[in-house]
Parts: sequence; structure tokens; C-alpha cells
Amino acid sequence: MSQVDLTIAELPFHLVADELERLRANTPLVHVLTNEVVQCFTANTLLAIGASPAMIVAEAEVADFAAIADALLINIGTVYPVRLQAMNLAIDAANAAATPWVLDPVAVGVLQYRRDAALAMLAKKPAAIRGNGSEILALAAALALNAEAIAGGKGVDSTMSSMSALSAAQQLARATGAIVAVTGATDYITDGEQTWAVPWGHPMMTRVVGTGCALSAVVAAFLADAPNRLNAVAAACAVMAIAGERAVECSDGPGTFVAPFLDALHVIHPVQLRSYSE
Ligand SMILES: Nc1ncnc2c1ncn2[C@@H]1O[C@H](COP(=O)(O)OP(=O)(O)OP(=O)(O)O)[C@@H](O)[C@H]1O
Ligand SMILES: Cc1ncsc1CCO
Ligand SMILES: [Mg+2]
Repeated sequence: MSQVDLTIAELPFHLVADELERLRANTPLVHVLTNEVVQCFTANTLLAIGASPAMIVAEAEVADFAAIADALLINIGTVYPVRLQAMNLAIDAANAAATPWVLDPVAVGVLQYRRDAALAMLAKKPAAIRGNGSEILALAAALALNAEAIAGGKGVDSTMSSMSALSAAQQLARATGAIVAVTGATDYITDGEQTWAVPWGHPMMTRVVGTGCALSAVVAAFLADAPNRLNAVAAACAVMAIAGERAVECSDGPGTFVAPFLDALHVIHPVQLRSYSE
């Protein structure tokens, strides 16, 4: 019987550089079905990094658009019945076109309606799942029908570290076939066997709304036509975390963080990333 290789290694900068170069060359069209809080920030984040966002949400349009987009994000942060219906139509069309889609299971440990919705989506095989510690623990527990372990999270915020959810992330990846990214002080990105650690970022990123939601959209962008999905998801996490660190240097707090964060995403360059490896 073959042993599962649970190696964890820090993501090297040259891989981030390669993935960023690929993304900028492709300028992927990202179909975004996200929550109502973070729409504009998510679109600006995608534009700053070099992707094209489109928030197409009508039931009558989502299938047609998912079929022509390069990647799809499904974020259940403010899900309600009509939106859920549209999300499932978009997922089915993306799957029919072999287009990668990402699930952001916002607050999945807090409410049964979205938990049921997320579990049904898992059966449709997301290419990646990106959540905070509480969300990944809750989703893994829900999938295993481990009822006591499901509850978790303070609304949309995590009460658990990413490290405490690492094993759940690996199990979730193995059970679903998705790349799982669990974010926090260190982000862990896993296919269930190999795991990249992304240790950058800053706590200020949790003091403005939507950095995680926007990261999930960036994960979708990096997954478009990705030859290596694990590296693509990890690079998305790295670029956001590095930009977050840089933005803090030019900000006084949450109110002045967002503008330098978008600027940092815009200027981050593969050549500069490669120089960190030397
Ligand atoms: N303590 C921390 N130190 C450094 N970076 C952090 C920390 N906590 C979160 N981050 C970074 O913030 C970003 C968002 O991750 P987080 O886990 O907060 O997502 P989230 O809870 O889903 O966010 P939201 O739902 O508000 O969009 C990631 O890039 C992550 O690396
Ligand atoms: C604050 C908030 N409420 C529902 S979704 C969302 C965005 C952060 O996940
Ligand atoms: Mg979130």
C-alpha cells in the first residue's frame, strides 16, 4: 500500500513569478457570483492583478456566460434561493465546458441552509475550495457527517487558525479532488498530499471586508488554463499576501489600506519576485 506523502514546504518565489507571468499573459475572464458586500472590491482586485472580472448573475444569463468565461467563482456569503439557483446553473455550464470553478464556503459552519447548498455543490466537483480555518473545518466535518464538529465561525469570521484546519483541508482535498486553500496567518494550499505554505500577509487584511472573498476570485483567475492547479492556487494566495504586507507599509489603518493594496497588486512583478529567490 502506498503511503500518503504529507510534505509541507514554503512556496518558492520563482513559482509565484511563473504563475503571475502566465496569468498576465492570459488576462483571464473571470465569471464572479459572489456576495453583495464585496462585489466592487473583488472586481477591482481582479483588474489590479491583470484579470477581467464580470459579475453576471441573472438566472437567464449565467449558463451562457459560464460557458465562455475562463474561470468561475461561487461565493455563498449572501446566498438566497434565486441566487443559489443561478449559481448551480453556472456551475453546471462551467463543468460542461471543462471550465474550473472555485467554491468560497462563507460561514458554512454557522447556518444550515448554506451548509446544504455547499455540500450539494461539492458533489459538482469544484477545482478549488478557499476558506478560512472555521469554514474548512466545518465543511470537512459536514462532508464526513461529523455533526458535533460542524458548528464554527463567528459569522463570516474565523475563530480557528489555519494551522488547526490543515488536516481537515488535506482530508477535504482527498475527499473532493479539489485543491483546498485554508487561509489565515499562514495560508496552506493542498491537494491532499503535497502542501504549500504561504507565510506572508498581515492581520490588517482581516480589518477590511472581503480580502478572503477577493482572494477566492484571484484563485479562480490563476486556475484558468492552469497546467498545475496546486501551484496556481498557491500563487494566488502568495500574490495577495505579499500585496497585503506591502500595503500595510503605506497605510495608517483599514481606511487607508485598500488603495495601496490595489496598487501593490498592480505593480507586483515576476522579475522582482524572482529576485527574492536569489
Ligand atoms: N493573521 C494574519 N496574518 C497575516 N495574514 C492574514 C492573517 N489573517 C488573514 N490573513 C490574510 O488575509 C487574507 C484573507 O484571509 P482570511 O482567512 O481572513 O479570509 P476570510 O475570513 O474568508 O475573509 P473574508 O470573508 O473577510 O473575505 C489572506 O490573504 C490571508 O493570508
Ligand atoms: C460581511 C459579510 N457578510 C456576508 S458575506 C460578507 C463578506 C465577508 O465574507
Ligand atoms: Mg470568507
